[in-house]
Amino acid sequence: MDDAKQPAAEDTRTTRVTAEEALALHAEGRPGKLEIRLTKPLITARDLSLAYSPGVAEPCLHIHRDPKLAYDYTAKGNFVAVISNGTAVLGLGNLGALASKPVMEGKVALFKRFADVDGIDLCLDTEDVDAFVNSVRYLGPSFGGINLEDIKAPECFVIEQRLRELMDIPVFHDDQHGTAIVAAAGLINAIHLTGRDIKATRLVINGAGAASIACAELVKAMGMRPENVILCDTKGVIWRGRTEGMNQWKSAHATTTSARTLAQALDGADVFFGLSVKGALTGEMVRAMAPRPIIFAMANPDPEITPDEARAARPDCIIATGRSDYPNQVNNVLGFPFIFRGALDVRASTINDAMKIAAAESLAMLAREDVPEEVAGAGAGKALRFGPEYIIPNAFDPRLISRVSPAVAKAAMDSGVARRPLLDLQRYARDLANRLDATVGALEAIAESVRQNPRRVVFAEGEEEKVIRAAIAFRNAGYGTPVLVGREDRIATISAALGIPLPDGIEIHNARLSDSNRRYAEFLYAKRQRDGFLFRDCLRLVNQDRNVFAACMVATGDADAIVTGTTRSYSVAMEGISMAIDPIPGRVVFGLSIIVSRRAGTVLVADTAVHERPDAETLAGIARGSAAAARRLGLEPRVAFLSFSTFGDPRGTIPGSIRDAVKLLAERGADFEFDGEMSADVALDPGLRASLYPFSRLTGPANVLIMPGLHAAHILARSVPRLTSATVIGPLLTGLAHSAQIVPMQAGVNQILDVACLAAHAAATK
Ligand SMILES: NC(=O)C1=CN([C@@H]2O[C@H](COP(=O)(O)OP(=O)(O)OC[C@H]3O[C@@H](n4cnc5c(N)ncnc54)[C@H](OP(=O)(O)O)[C@@H]3O)[C@@H](O)[C@H]2O)C=CC1
Ligand SMILES: CC(=O)C(=O)O
Ligand SMILES: [Mg+2]
Repeated sequence: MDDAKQPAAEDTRTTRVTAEEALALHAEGRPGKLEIRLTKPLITARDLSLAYSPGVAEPCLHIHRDPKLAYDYTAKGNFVAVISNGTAVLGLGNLGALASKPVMEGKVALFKRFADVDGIDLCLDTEDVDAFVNSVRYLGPSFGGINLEDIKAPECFVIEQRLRELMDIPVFHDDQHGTAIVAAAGLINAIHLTGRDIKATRLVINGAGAASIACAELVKAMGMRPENVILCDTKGVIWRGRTEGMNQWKSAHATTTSARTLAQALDGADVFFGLSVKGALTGEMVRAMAPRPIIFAMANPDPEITPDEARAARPDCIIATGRSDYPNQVNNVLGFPFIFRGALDVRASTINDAMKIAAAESLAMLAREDVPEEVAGAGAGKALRFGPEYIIPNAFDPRLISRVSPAVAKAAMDSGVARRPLLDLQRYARDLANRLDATVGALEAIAESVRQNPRRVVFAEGEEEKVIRAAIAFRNAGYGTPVLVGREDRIATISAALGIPLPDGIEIHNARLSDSNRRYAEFLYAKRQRDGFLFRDCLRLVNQDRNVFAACMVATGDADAIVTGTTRSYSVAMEGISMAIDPIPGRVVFGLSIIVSRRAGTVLVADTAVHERPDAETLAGIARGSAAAARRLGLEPRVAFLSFSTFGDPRGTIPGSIRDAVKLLAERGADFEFDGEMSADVALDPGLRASLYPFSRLTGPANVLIMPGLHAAHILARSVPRLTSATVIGPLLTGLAHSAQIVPMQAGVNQILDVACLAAHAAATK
């Protein structure tokens, strides 16, 4: 948060929030951050009879006979309790149970947002260990796991240990193990980057509470020598023989050293872990550390030292904090959601060391991979690439769930604590990715069919950074051979600057120097000689216009599909493609957008690209093409012709052509459901249709929406992703004799990749 006392010196935070904004967010609308949603309908008396009495008796009796069935008939298997007594709320100290509730609601929100784990916060108003343990130990039947949070040391150690012994579900103190796992992941990478050997690395940890003791234990388990790890607390260094302010957990990590203060301990140290309070580390202390010092200032909400202060003292340092507004966020949010996801999915009886180490290693390795663009965006304009400013994945990295949770699940299976082992971990990883993003689910089946039937796809704008990245991703995803149109040296320079070498299996074609140019020009001349084009015009077009060159490749069978659009306007790209690729005879060429939402599933919208005011014939053609596309995507089409009016009310001129289109289809016959004209709510809500228009021919919610004109279609497709959480893919060009796609100029790497995959799929299913 902005703080009036912050130094006026350079401030490199990537985002800023004020105290007022934070309070307003929490107070806005329904206060707090959580609500409970139903997963079953409770609308009719029948619903009530099924979900409640008498129906509910059945699962009760079944569970009574076989307790395992609780996982099948209740929310237990995906439900975690976040429990605190508020004795160590972040680094704010003992604020009590009630004041800890915003943090606990926050942890529940993170569970849901990042790993689709449902949870509830339980804030226990007691500091008594026995009372706490007794309050929690009987809650097992309701939950798949217990996440303890912000309970101060040393009580937290006793509470966790006793609950682990008493309960048969995972009990995990996040501040201990979540923090240690994430810090260990960051440390693995920082040690790697600074060329250190963990066995010779000297670590000083400020704080000797929940988080610190767990970090000390984990780094020692990973190979750090006990004599090289010094802990400090409010009384200074925890040295062997000290008696003041000690407990058995601190004693276990006491070292033989002459250092008595944090400053003395840090003299020549390689690594600092701060798990104490704001401002505990000074620039002077940092200056005394070894070359290329590693500083993890993890106190929340304010770190032991800010990155700006640390860098001012030691420009060669690697600095991380617990906050999201600086690079390198070492925070347990990267751990607990994914660790519980993996543990719940194999019904682990506990979360053991093997699972923790697997989580730390998978986090560390993920940071070394190329960063997806939506995550790079979270870097606020800074390129995220493995290095001192990026040692740990970003919390918004969508790959976390499909990397960390399977690693944890596997470790649980290998170490014998999984009560329901998973047979196919790769499939599990794919399912997890779907779980967070409905688009992934909709595209996965298509992607799999492309992997089975790979294609050659030409990326016409092969010198563009995002196109190169998409082409590499295309290749790595196993979709086939990407063909980049561009100059080899230029593409090599760009990929080197990106730090991602071009893998084998990517082809580059320079349109100016290609051996095929004459053949393409002859093809084009044969096609266009009666449209005013001389041979030399065709040769020049092939040489100079990458879209024409790429389209000729596809039209002559040298490639299967073309993807373009990032450097030229839609109409210019379309013009280039149309030089070489014709519509399928008798078919309408139009743009199809795919809306993917969790709530409504997949809905196709057309025409979002070509016809400004389609007449009845064109609308009928668009409907036919869209229905065919829906089937290729695995949907049984229910086509609605949309308008502002429904079945003649109110009347107007536009509904006339729509009604005519419906009539044309009815007269000529169609092998799919269609109806209209109707308004969007009537199309998407079968209940509304049943009550007001029982004669309608659609048997379910419409999944293909034929728009009355380009203006309405365009507005819908552009506003949906900005107003809702749904994703819009496309517009995809439909109706051409060869697969060709134009992405919007602002398309990112993932969008280009998705469209390339769809283009390959269209080529394979033509
Ligand atoms: N980034 C992350 O993911 C996480 C960060 N944290 C942060 O770590 C900190 C500690 O949390 P946690 O371990 O749960 O709390 P605990 O209450 O269990 O431990 C706090 C420890 O900090 C020590 N301490 C307090 N002030 C100082 C000081 N000025 N100098 C040295 N040591 C000091 C205390 O010393 P003594 O024993 O003498 O009282 C105690 O050992 C908090 O700031 C918290 O936000 C915690 C979990 C996760
Ligand atoms: C992040 C966290 O759990 C803490 O600071 O306590
Ligand atoms: Mg905490």
